[in-house]
Amino acid sequence: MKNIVTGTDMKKVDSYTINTIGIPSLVLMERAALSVAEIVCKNQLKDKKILVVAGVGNNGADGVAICRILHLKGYNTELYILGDISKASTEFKQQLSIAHNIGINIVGDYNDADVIIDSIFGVGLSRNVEGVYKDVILKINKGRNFVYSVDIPSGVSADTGKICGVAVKANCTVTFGSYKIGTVLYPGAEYCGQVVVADIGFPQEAYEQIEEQVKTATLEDFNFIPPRPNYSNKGTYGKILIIAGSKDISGAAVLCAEAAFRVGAGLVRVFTAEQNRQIIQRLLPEAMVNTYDVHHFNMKSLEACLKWCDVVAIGPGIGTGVIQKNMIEKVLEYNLPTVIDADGINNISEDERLKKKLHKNVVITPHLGEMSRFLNIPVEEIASNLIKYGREVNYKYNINCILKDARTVITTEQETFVNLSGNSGMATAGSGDVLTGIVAALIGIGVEFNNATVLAPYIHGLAGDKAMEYVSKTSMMATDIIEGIKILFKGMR
Ligand SMILES: NC(=O)C1=CN([C@@H]2O[C@H](COP(=O)(O)OP(=O)(O)OC[C@H]3O[C@@H](n4cnc5c(N)ncnc54)[C@H](O)[C@@H]3O)[C@@H](O)[C@H]2O)[C@@H](O)CC1
Ligand SMILES: Nc1ncnc2c1ncn2[C@@H]1O[C@H](COP(=O)(O)OP(=O)(O)O)[C@@H](O)[C@H]1O
Ligand SMILES: [K+]
Repeated sequence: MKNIVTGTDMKKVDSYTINTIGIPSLVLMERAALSVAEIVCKNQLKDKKILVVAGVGNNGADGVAICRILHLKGYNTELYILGDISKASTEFKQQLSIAHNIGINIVGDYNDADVIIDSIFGVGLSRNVEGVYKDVILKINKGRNFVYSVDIPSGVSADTGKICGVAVKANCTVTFGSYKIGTVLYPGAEYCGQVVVADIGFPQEAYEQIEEQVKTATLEDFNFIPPRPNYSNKGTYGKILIIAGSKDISGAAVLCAEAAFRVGAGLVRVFTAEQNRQIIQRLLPEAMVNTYDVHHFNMKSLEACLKWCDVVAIGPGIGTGVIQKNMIEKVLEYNLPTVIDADGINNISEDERLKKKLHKNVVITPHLGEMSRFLNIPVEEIASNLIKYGREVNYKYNINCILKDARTVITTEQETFVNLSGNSGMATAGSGDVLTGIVAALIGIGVEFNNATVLAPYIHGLAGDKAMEYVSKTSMMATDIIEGIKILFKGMR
C-alpha cells in the first residue's frame, strides 16, 4: 500500500520530518529540486529555453532551486517571480539569494519558453486564484510549451482535487513523498499529466502522524492472495454463488461468473431466471446453473444454493421488484460474505427494511447513480465528495463500499483507499459486472474480506490496462477486461 495525502496532512508530514526527526527544510528542498531537475534533464535537450515561474512560498523556493540546478548543468534558464518578495517564506529568500549569487537571469514579465516549470503554488494554496496569478496561469495554458508542475499543478487543491478558479495544465507533475489527493481525484488528476512520485526522504514514521490515512493498492498487495498449492482441488478455491440476470438480461451473469473463474474461483453457480438457462450453459459451460420462474418463485431453491456457497454476489441485471427484494432479504439472512451490485443496490435503496438487514460481511459496489439512490443525495454532490460519501456508507451501515467512478474510492471499516489502476476504456457496459465477479472470487479463494474489497478494483483496473495491449480504449468491451485478467495473472504467477 502507498499513502495518498491531503495538502493539510502533507504539511504535518513536512513539519514532523523537519522538527521532530531533524532533517533540515533546505535538505528536503534540495532533494525535491534535484528530483525535478533530473526528470527535466532526462527529457529536454540543452538548447531548450526554460522558464521557471515561481510564487514566493516554499513551492516557489523549490522552483528557484530547480532553476539554479538546471542553470549549473548548462541549461538556458530564466526565472520569473510572481508575488510580493517582502512576504516571501524564509526558504524562498535563501534560495533567491543563492540564485542572485550564481547569476540566474530574473525576468520582469512572463515570456513564453519551450519548457515551463510551474512552481507558483503547491500544497499551500489557500484561496481562489485571481489577478496576476490567474493571468499568468491562463498564459501558460495557452502556450504550446511542455509544462512541468512542481508538487501539484498550481491552482489544484491538494486536499480535494478541485480547481480553485483556474489551474495549470501540466504535461508532467513531480509530486514529493507521496501522491496528493489533488493529483489522484478528478478534475485535478486531469491537470497533472503524467504523475511521478519522487522520494525525497520523508520517513514512513512521519506519515503515521496522519489521523485519517488514505492509501492505494500496489503490486505488493497481490501477496494477499494465498498461493495455489499442488495439493488442492476445486473445493479449495471457493464456492461462489452469483445471483444475476433476468428474463431480458443474460450477459451480466456470464460476465460476472467468467470473471470469477478467471480470478481463480474453483466452483461458480449462477442463480438466474429460467429463460437464461440455455444461453448461460452454452456461453459458460463451466458454471452450474439453477433457475427460478418469476411466476412460481420457490425460495427453497435459493436456500439450497445459499447453503452450498461460501460467498454470494447478487444484483447484476436482476431487475427490481418484490421477488428481487425477497431474494435479497433471504441472502442477507445467511450472513455470508456478500457482494451487492447494481439492481441489488437499487432494490435496497427502495426499501428501508432491507437497509436495516445489511451486515458487516456486505460490500456494495455502486456507481454514482446507484450511490445517489442509495444515499438519496444528488449525483453531482457525491461526484465532488467521493471520499466523504464512501465513508458515510461505512459509518451509517457498517458495510464496505466500492464507489465506482473514473477514480474508484474504497471504504472499509478502518480505512479509505483510492484505486489508481484502470482507464477510460473501462467505461463500457458490463465492466461493473466483471468487477463484481472479481470481488466474490477473491473472497472465495481466501483473501480476507477487507483486503478483497481493496484488491478487486485494483485487479479490475490492471486487467483493463492489460486489455489495452491488444485493444484500444475506444474499442474495449467488458469481455476484453476478462481477457486482461488472463494476461495479468499470466505475467504474475
Ligand atoms: N521544507 C518544506 O516545508 C518543504 C516544502 N516543499 C514545497 O513547499 C510547498 C509548500 O510550501 P508553502 O507551505 O510555503 O505553500 P505554497 O508555496 O504552496 O503556497 C503558499 C504561498 O502562496 C500564497 N497563496 C496561497 N494561495 C494563494 C492564492 N490563491 N493567491 C495568491 N497567493 C496565494 C501564500 O500566501 C504563500 O505565499 C510544497 O508544495 C512543496 O513544493 C518541498 O520543497 C519539500 C520540503
Ligand atoms: N474513466 C474511467 N477510468 C477508469 N475506470 C473507469 C472509468 N469509467 C468507468 N470505469 C470503471 O468501469 C466500471 C463500470 O462499472 P458500471 O458502471 O457498474 O458498469 P456496468 O453497470 O455496465 O457493468 C467501474 O469499475 C468503473 O470504476
Ligand atoms: K506547483
